[in-house]
Amino acid sequence: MTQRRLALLGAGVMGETLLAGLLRAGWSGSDVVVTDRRPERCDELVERYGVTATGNVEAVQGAETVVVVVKPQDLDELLAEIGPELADGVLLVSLCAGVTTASIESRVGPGVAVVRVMPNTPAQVSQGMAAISAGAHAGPDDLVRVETMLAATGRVLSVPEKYQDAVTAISGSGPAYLFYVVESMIEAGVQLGLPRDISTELVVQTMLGSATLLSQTGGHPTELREMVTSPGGTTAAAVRTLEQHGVRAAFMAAIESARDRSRLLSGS
Ligand SMILES: NC(=O)C1=CN([C@@H]2O[C@H](COP(=O)(O)OP(=O)(O)OC[C@H]3O[C@@H](n4cnc5c(N)ncnc54)[C@H](OP(=O)(O)O)[C@@H]3O)[C@@H](O)[C@H]2O)C=CC1
Ligand SMILES: O=C(O)[C@@H]1CCC=N1
Repeated sequence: MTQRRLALLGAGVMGETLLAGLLRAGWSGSDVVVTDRRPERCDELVERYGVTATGNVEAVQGAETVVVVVKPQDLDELLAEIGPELADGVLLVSLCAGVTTASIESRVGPGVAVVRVMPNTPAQVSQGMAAISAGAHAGPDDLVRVETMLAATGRVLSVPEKYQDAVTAISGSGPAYLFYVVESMIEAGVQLGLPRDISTELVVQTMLGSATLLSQTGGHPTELREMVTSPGGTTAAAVRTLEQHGVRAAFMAAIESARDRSRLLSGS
């Protein structure tokens, strides 16, 4: 039996994101075995990253760490397949939204340490935000292992598991909200007569610059917004219109919906 450091089960968007991050951080392709339901997807990753691809059962045999990155709805079937094969001492890391460590622990042996992670897609450019929580049988060493692994993809924060549904709604889904804002602003620029490429460049750089300003100065967003808002000026007119359309309330309601959906996924 081959001794492998890491088995990555489910190589879609997040699976590939993690894989690429690990390789950027110096992991060797020979340390990772990947699986996916579609053989052509496996072939793609073998060619792109020089990893090995196998079936799920073969992948977990001898792995020190097993990472599951399938949709929450596919996790039951996957755990039924690999659960009996997981040896005591294995670290099982789940990136699945909404699925609690207790629910995973009920389907694997007590010697398996489970850590729950909520990553996000900016991990593709090493700017990810991942929150991690230990299950009942995972200790500080397990958290450190997961933290070290994920450091390849950006920032990592350890949080009590009770926060994970809110984390999922904020940073897990968050990139989609910000891309939605970007899309809306680009369309608005086009509506005002700007060529699409110019509108896109203006919006993307404004997003990047604003995020960098927030992060580098540590300034409060309200203070940074007030710096832009001249009395009687253009920004004040725009913000008043956003308030009139209930955009702040819409964000709160949207993020509550995401949190509620995350709670429901544990039972799906
Ligand atoms: N995308 C994101 O931004 C984020 C995703 N997540 C979580 O990551 C997980 C994966 O999401 P994402 O990467 O977007 O989803 P994808 O659908 O892109 O990837 C999941 C992959 O797993 C494969 N798969 C399904 N069942 C099995 C199985 N039994 N054995 C092996 N492979 C299997 C799927 O194959 P097939 O295509 O045939 O279904 C697919 O290629 C989810 O649980 C999600 O909640 C967390 C944070 C952010
Ligand atoms: O939409 C989802 O369910 C996943 C989890 C967080 C981001 N994408």
